[in-house]
This record gives sequence, C-alpha cells and structure tokens, in this order.
Amino acid sequence: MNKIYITRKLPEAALAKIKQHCDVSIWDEEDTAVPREVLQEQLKDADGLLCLLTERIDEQLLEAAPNLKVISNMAVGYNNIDVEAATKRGIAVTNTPGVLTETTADLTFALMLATSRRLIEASDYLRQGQWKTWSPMQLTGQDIYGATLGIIGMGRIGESVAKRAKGFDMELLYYNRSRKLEAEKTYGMTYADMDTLLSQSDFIVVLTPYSPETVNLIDREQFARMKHTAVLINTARGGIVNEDALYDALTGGRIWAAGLDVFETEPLQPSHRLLKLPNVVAMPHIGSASIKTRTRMAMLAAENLILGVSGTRPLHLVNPEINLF
Ligand SMILES: NC(=O)C1=CN([C@@H]2O[C@H](COP(=O)(O)OP(=O)(O)OC[C@H]3O[C@@H](n4cnc5c(N)ncnc54)[C@H](OP(=O)(O)O)[C@@H]3O)[C@@H](O)[C@H]2O)C=CC1
Ligand SMILES: O=CC(=O)O
Repeated sequence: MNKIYITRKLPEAALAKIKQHCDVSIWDEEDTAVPREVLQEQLKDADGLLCLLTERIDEQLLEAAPNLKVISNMAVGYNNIDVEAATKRGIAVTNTPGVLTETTADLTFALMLATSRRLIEASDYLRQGQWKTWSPMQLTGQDIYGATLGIIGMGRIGESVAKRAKGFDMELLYYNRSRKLEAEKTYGMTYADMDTLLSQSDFIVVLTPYSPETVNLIDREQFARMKHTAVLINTARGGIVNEDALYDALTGGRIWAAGLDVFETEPLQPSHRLLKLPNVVAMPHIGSASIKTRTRMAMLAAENLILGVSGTRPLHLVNPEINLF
C-alpha cells in the first residue's frame, strides 16, 4: 500500500476514504501545526502528502522526500508549495478549487457589511457599557446598497461576489489580466484599468492568487488613488496588500476601513498593530470555514491524493506539465 502523510486532523469521512486505499500516518491535531522536522522525517518514505496552506513545501523538504508522487493541498491557493521544484521532480501538485467558492464569497460579503457598518465596533460599544443613549450620528458607517464595488481578480470567487453585489444594487467594476465578457453581461460589470477602479470604487475587494506579480499589488501608490471613504477587503492572501501602507492609510484617514481575512504573517499575533485599529475587521483566515465546505474540500483533497498515488490523473492538477498521467 502507498504510504501517505497527512498534516492535520481531517474530517472523519475524508480520512476513512484515504485509509481504504493507503497506509496513513497523520499529525492528528486540530490547533497546532505539524513541526517542520516532524514533516521532514515523515516524508522520508511517503508516497503522498495531504497538506494545508500552513505548510511550506519547498525544495529542501522535497529533497528529503525521494518517493513522493503527489502533494494534495487542501486549499485552492497553492502559493505555499514550490510548484516548480515539485514539477522538476515529477511530483503532482493538486488543489481544491470550486467547492469553496460560494462560502468564501459569503465571508467576503460579510466583511464588507461588518466593516462599512462598523458591526464589531458597535457590538463592543454595547458590551462595554458605552451605550447611554441613541444619537443621530452615533456609530454611523457607509452604505453598501447603490455603492460602487471594484473587484480585483475576477475568477470563481470574484464572480460569486459580483453575483451577491447585484442584490445590493451595487455598480460593478472589475480588473483582471484577461477580460471576462460573459461575466460582464451576466452581472452588468464594467472592465476598468486599475487606476480607474481604485479611484471610483467605494469598496475594493482583492481576489487574485498570490504570485510574484501580485505581491504588494496594493501599495502606497494604490492607496493614494482611493477615495477617503473607501473600504478595502482582502480575502485572497496577505502580501498582496502591503501591510505597512495599509496601516498608514487607515491611521492617516486615507481610507475609511479594511476587512481582512489574510495577513502577511499567519497566524497574526494578538499584539499586531492592525488589531488595535477600530476601523479594521480582522478574521483568522476563515474564508472557506463552513462545515459543509471544509468537508467537501477534505473529500476533494482525498480524491486528488488517492488518484495521484495510484497513477491516475487527479481531478485538479496544478502542474499538468509533469506529463505522468
Ligand atoms: N480567505 C480564504 O480563506 C480563501 C482565499 N482564497 C484565495 O482566493 C484566490 C482566488 O481564488 P479563486 O477565485 O478560486 O481563483 P481563480 O483562479 O478562479 O481567480 C483568480 C483570478 O485572479 C486573476 N488574476 C491572476 N493574476 C492576476 C493579476 N496579476 N492581476 C489581476 N488579476 C489576476 C485571474 O485571471 P487572469 O489570470 O486572467 O488575470 C483570475 O480571474 C485564491 O488563489 C486564494 O489565494 C481562496 C479561497 C479561500
Ligand atoms: O485560503 C484558502 C484557500 O483555499 O486558498
């Protein structure tokens, strides 16, 4: 039987499925990440790896994994894996697109609402006993309905956010490297260059993958173009938005607020300066965190893994150029 290493406690159904086909070892914990030295040791004789976005799978690790045939990432983003190094060694890399699209779009919209209407701040105000009376401009925020939403990265999740925005009568702008003519018609969206999107949008949502091209895509220059009332939402990856520039934009009144699910360094420490700002709504990377969706992601990652180690083309192969299947 093929030997598999799994880097975190998985939903039972996914684990049972893998165990039907493979000999499994697992880092059976929910709230701590597998230490790198444990992972390195386990990979010495593993044929397959099922990992999460928290594991950095780099050249050094692959060097110590001579039998590895498949790396199945339980995430759609795979910037945690050195795909080039895996491809060089003929190792298949797989991900879990699609099954998490709607759930992540829900969280993106939740962040838009929570940030613009100051929901966390208002809830804290109440719980901390600051609510003494009702007052006309008390805890007032920005409207979503009728506002202009600019989506950067019009892929699966971007389109699902656009779909939700139509229900709020929002005007839609988007920026992507390639135009999406069908989606433009479906959602009544307008393609805009980056500068136009930044200067005209009330809400700016970042939904590109993390790549060398998107590192610091939103930096000081981009914040300088935004409206003072703009709300920035990042549910893609930390590092696409430069955090120093973001902090200065938020504290200097350059933009209104930010909703963040992802950070340059995760887990974010509670002492982080962004968490001290009332106009930041921050979440611990929970974009896809519904029970149904996380179960589907685990099942899909299991399927990709089982197919890959048995020499059959996985459902979602990130590096088809390995040409093994
Ligand atoms: N917070 C969370 O828990 C989650 C985060 N994510 C993140 O969201 C990302 C998007 O997921 P998904 O929608 O499924 O991915 P898709 O690949 O469907 O969409 C990404 C879009 O970004 C565009 N894009 C890529 N590079 C650039 C660029 N340099 N400038 C502008 N647009 C670009 C792509 O189009 P084109 O190449 O034509 O430009 C594509 O339309 C994931 O990669 C992941 O990092 C995903 C799920 C959950
Ligand atoms: O961040 C989550 C993912 O699936 O990518």
